[in-house]
Amino acid sequence: MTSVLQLSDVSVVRDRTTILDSVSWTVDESERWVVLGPNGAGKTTLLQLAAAQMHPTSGRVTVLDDTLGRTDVFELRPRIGFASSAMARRVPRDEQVVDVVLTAAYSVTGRWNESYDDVDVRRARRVLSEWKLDHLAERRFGALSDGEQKRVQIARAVMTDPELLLLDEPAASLDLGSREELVQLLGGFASAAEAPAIVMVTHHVEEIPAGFTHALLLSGGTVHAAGLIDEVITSENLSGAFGLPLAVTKDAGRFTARAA
Ligand SMILES: Nc1ncnc2c1ncn2[C@@H]1O[C@H](COP(=O)(O)OP(=O)(O)OP(=O)(O)O)[C@@H](O)[C@H]1O
Repeated sequence: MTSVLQLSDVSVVRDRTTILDSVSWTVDESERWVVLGPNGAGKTTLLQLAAAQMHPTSGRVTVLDDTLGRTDVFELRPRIGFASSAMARRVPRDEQVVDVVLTAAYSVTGRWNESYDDVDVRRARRVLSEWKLDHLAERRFGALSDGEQKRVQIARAVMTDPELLLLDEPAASLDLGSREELVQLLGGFASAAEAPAIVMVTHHVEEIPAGFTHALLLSGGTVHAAGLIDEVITSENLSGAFGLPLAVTKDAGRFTARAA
């Protein structure tokens, strides 16, 4: 198996605060990981390292065989798909949906060139269709519902056929119907043999799509548990990480959790 992401004894310190503390973690190309943990556990910071958007204070981060600090991140970043609300905030509100996705191929937000390659336009339309957005292709991004905008963010992230896909809370703020629609689409995408390695940060076990294989539980900047999803997402581990008694159940490939 080939690893796409490797953290060795990684710490991140900002303003004398230790955000990640001696984290070691490996993601292989066939794996789909969910990262869970309480507010402030360091999940977003971890994803920023994986996205080559940040360097560690100490330790080694290797992304797609390139070690941060010894590689040109501007060459590395196009190989990584990253969907986050921070990214979505950079998209102009009046941008057409098809252009939000298309411009990923040119590593920009906001359409700037009137003559894009036909092959890119065709791919953008195909990706929109895969994420059930084809009927919205000509709409303005800012006029979409939260659920539609989240799907556009993911479509943009997969437009470049990345080798590593990073999703920061893709289902946050969605209503039940939109969440279930997104979780189903993500589950289908993650189950395809040709899908890239995926790392998804979420706050809720209910948002983990069926087909995800591994879980990393962070707490206070350290790894509380990591490994196969059924061995990590347990009542005991979640209770320990979140600091209160929790009961976890699994049904038809999906998890639920509640106070015990
Ligand atoms: N530049 C910084 N200086 C000091 N502390 C920081 C800085 N950036 C982040 N932090 C702190 O680091 C901790 C981890 O932040 P991070 O956003 O990675 O956590 P998270 O697990 O994603 O949290 P949440 O679930 O609330 O989104 C938080 O307590 C945050 O306040």
